[in-house]
Amino acid sequence: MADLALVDLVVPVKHLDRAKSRLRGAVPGGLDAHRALVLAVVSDTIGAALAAPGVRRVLVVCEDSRVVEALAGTGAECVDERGLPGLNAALRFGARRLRADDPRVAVGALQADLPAARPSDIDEAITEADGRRAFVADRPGTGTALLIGAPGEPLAPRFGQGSATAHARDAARVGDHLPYLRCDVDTPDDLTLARDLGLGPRTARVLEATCRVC
Ligand SMILES: Nc1nc2c(ncn2[C@@H]2O[C@H](COP(=O)(O)OP(=O)(O)OP(=O)(O)O)[C@@H](O)[C@H]2O)c(=O)[nH]1
Ligand SMILES: C=C(OP(=O)(O)O)C(=O)O
Repeated sequence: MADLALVDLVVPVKHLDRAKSRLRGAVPGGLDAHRALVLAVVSDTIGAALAAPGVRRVLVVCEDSRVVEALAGTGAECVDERGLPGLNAALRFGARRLRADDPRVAVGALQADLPAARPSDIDEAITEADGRRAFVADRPGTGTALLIGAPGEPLAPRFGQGSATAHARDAARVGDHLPYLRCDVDTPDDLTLARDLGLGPRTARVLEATCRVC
């Protein structure tokens, strides 16, 4: 029997030179400062996932060695996406790896841009899913912060514009009451909202150091 309270998560992270382009300018200092911000957001998101008792493994799919270096020793595993075409292909690749190790596992996908996410929110979403295929919508309700597959089933990710509607076709919507988990940061305004909720420590440090949105 699969443990309904345990999920292995895939976390996709784009190459830092291209990631979060809509967030550019949120901190002053050009591309170096932008990369530092994105890396902090990624690290806080993954830190929350690693600290959630309901998360057994965190597999990061990423082609950027700076991300791999930053996560060394945290407990997150990293795998190169090997030029796969886009987000859903990277997620399917990671999910297949996890299911190859344990075919009965529930595999989930957590976006890497959730710097206010808390371990307890991730656990609450897993508990509410209760072994069903389920998703947590992002703050606007159009995108997806977290997708959880049913135990033993393929992840079947449909991330991209309007992914909440796409996931709602065959997954239960859970976690509407979890604002920290739902707070993805696509734009500088999103980052201000996340800061008002309470950021993870690395993102908070980057903002304190630059203070553009303080
Ligand atoms: N590994 C991998 N991750 C991706 C890819 N595209 C997006 N992601 C990640 O998927 C998550 C959600 O993507 P978006 O919110 O659209 O982020 P983004 O593409 O970096 O942002 P924009 O450039 O502003 O569109 C983020 O964690 C991204 O890093 C991809 O091709 N490969
Ligand atoms: C890819 C997604 O993220 P965003 O909408 O933040 O680009 C998504 O929510 O499916």
